[in-house]
Amino acid sequence: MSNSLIIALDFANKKEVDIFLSQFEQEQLFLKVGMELFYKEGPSIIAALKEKNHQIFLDLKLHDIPNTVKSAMRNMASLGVDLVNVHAAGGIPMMQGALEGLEAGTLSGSKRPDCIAVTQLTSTSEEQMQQQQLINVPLLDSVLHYASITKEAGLNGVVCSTLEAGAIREKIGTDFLTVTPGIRLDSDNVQDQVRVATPKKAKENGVSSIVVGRSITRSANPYESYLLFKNEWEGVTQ
Ligand SMILES: O=C(O)c1cc(=O)[nH]c(=O)n1[C@@H]1O[C@H](COP(=O)(O)O)[C@@H](O)[C@H]1O
Repeated sequence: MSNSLIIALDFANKKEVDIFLSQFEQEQLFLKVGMELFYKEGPSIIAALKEKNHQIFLDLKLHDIPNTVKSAMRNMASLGVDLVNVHAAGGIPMMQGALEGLEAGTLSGSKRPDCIAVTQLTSTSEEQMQQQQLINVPLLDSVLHYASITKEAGLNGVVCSTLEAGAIREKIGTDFLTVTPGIRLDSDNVQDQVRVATPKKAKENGVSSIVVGRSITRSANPYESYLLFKNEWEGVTQ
């Protein structure tokens, strides 16, 4: 799942998703379904998107005891999604439980969904991390540490910001996924994100895939905005 531009479908319901996707015609997309949409529509939204041959990142950021995460992941794998995630702060046994659940739930003949772990949310600043999580090291060290335990647990990669992706590739290796939200064009409003970067910067830093939400979904012309991001990510100048 490298080199993808993943669109975050942070919409209230399926009706809004249908209106949004109607602008994309036949294009096959990599779509992220997060808590807002999944908690409203449930598994049927996944089935509807899969029917249109889109790839799906089911972003529920699990963080619970190992047994609960394992059982939840078994059910998530049975939906046939391509990518899921957990919080690395849940620890190695929890992440191993996630993988066991995914393996148990993957339909025969299908590929197990890739599993990645959130290191530090892209809305977190170094100051906030130190004061509110009492992690008294630079933010990069915390992200690198979470990436190391994620690798040790056997997961496919991490969610981080573009700013840490290069250091992760250097430390963990190039076959370890770095998926980066907090992507904005220079002219965009950063909103609640803190560690942001452009698609061009993400490409330069060796990011595997970028996640873009509101800059596309809330744009006056979503398809045009999608092309702007896609072209910058793919290195095409207009
Ligand atoms: O796991 C995620 O997808 C995620 C992790 C993270 O650290 N930061 C982050 O923004 N996200 C998600 O990425 C998307 C970013 O959306 P925008 O800020 O609108 O581009 C949202 O759906 C977030 O839930």
